[in-house]
Amino acid sequence: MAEYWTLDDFEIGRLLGRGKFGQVWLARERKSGFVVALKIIPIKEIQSAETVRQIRREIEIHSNLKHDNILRMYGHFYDRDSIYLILEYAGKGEFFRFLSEKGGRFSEEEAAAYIRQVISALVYMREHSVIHRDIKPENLLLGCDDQLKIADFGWAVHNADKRRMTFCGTMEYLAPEMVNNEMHNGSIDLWCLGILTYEFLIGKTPFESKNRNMREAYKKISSLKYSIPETVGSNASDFISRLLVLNPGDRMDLGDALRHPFISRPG
Ligand SMILES: CS(=O)(=O)NCc1cccc(-c2cn3c(Cl)cnc3c(Nc3ccc(N4CCOCC4)cc3)n2)c1
Repeated sequence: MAEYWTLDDFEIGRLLGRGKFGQVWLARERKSGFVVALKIIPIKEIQSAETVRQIRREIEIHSNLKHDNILRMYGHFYDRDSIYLILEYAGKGEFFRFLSEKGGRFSEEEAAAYIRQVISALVYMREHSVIHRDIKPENLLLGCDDQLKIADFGWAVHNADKRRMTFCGTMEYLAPEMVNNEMHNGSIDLWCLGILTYEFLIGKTPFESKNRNMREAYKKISSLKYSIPETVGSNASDFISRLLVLNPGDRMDLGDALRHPFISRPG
């Protein structure tokens, strides 16, 4: 591996898409022919020091994670115009597009298979004391062999101790401890796992609010006001209800989630 990469080391292909910062391009490393996704973040797009800190933290955390269900970050470099993140190319693109092509929800078998992959990634992240805090379909990609890949560690932090952070994550995925701006820890990803499972099975989030009204969403989350349709199997609804628990300490932990009948005996 070259010590320092430059843009000349890569042949740039088609635009894959644009993120909240910059664009993602298909690229090939010239010497090895290795295909990657190159996320190019123009420096001029980075206004605040907070954004710089967030990108620095994303690089520091994401570069050290090596797991099949976590999109690899092979390296990064920058020049006077942009920051470049050298990422694993996910052959089937954005997960939420795949979800919408399926009519917005999966069968219980399929949902369980994908949630099992998310749990496997979360177990690995917990072993590296990393919390993602923004697990949602928009931050998932799909590999060419249908492997789910958690991407976008822009909101990830080290679960050093209890954390108090400003608003982060996505409204419908916000955990109660975040809504009440309390301290939070790794259990926040358990809450998001519950929301994700609900969305995979039902095709919408449990605390959806009309016209994205924050106050309404906060009220629903804090009072745990949601319902699971009768059409959802008992194992699946039991799984969700053990994760969507107000008190972080009372949520089903990852070990129990892997052993839960919904995951271990899908359908
Ligand atoms: C927040 S964000 O930046 O992540 N969202 C913007 C966005 C929007 C769209 C794509 C992609 C994207 C990102 N990728 C990364 Cl990172 C690695 N591989 C891909 C990656 N791979 C990819 C693979 C295949 C396809 N095709 C498949 C054939 O049909 C057309 C789309 C698209 C993207 N795509 C990203």
